[in-house]
Amino acid sequence: MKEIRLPSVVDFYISSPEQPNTMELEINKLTANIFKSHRETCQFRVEELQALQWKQFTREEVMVYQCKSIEEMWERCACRLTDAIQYVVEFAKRIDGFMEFCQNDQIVLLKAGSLEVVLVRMSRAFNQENNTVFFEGKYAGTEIFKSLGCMDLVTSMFDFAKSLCTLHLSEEEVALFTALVLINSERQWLQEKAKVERLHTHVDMAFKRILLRNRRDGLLSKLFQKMAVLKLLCAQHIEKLRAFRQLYPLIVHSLFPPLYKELFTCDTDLQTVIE
Ligand SMILES: CC(C)CCC(=O)N[C@H](Cc1ccc(NC(=O)CCc2ccc(Cl)cc2)cc1)C(=O)N1CCC(C)CC1
Repeated sequence: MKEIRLPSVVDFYISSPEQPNTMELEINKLTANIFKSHRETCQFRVEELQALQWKQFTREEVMVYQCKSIEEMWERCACRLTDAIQYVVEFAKRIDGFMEFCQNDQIVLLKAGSLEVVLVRMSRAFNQENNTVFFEGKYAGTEIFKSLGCMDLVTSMFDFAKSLCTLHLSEEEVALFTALVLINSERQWLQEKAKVERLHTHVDMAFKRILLRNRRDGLLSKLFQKMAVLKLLCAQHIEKLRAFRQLYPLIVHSLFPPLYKELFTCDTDLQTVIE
């Protein structure tokens, strides 16, 4: 009686192109789906961002920004941040399997991961030659954000974007890495952890296969070292927003986009955004 051997993950890595097994086909499909979802929801193509990267704010424009009130700058940045998050929500919804998670888990994954994904994607809009980031149509240095009153956070965000730029991530690598960051089965309060874990494993296999193929092994460990900084930046965002809300409760209540309030404050739910 021939012993029946179930295809293991190892088989997946050693299977030859002639007879791809079902796991191989499933990973191929997921890889293509994640690339497509990223392309459709990345807000700006890299080519567009590169074409704009020498459009700098003039000294006068910088002065104008620096004279704006703290309330106005916060409101502008909150709008930009909500924009970026909305695209990340759309990215998640297009990943095969994400909409099959229960509502609670979709919200838990987005609350915990969407800002992390925004900060990874931000490196695509960062010009490491002169430390500027795309903001309201041109590239801005940290000095523009002075009136936010949180230059420590802004500086750490710029440093993080710069450190990601040195890895020269391709769009495919950004797509797979941000999918991996979002579909994280270690997030607290997940109800169907096993389901999230299964999709996470498949995205992990897809990413590892692409890295092997492009001889970029070693990148994943470098990226995971960056995860600690990512978590810190997100915690700082929540802490700065709370401090700002203490000072200007009406601004946050009236002017901040609803999505931002839902994602980073515990009082409302993300229900509206998923539908
Ligand atoms: C073009 C795309 C490919 C890239 C699109 C993109 O990443 N846009 C980001 C979104 C963004 C906006 C603001 C922040 N954080 C802060 O401003 C810190 C203080 C803070 C905290 C909380 C609230 Cl509510 C408000 C302000 C993070 C990210 C963007 O517009 N940026 C990058 C970061 C600088 C500081 C502002 C300009």
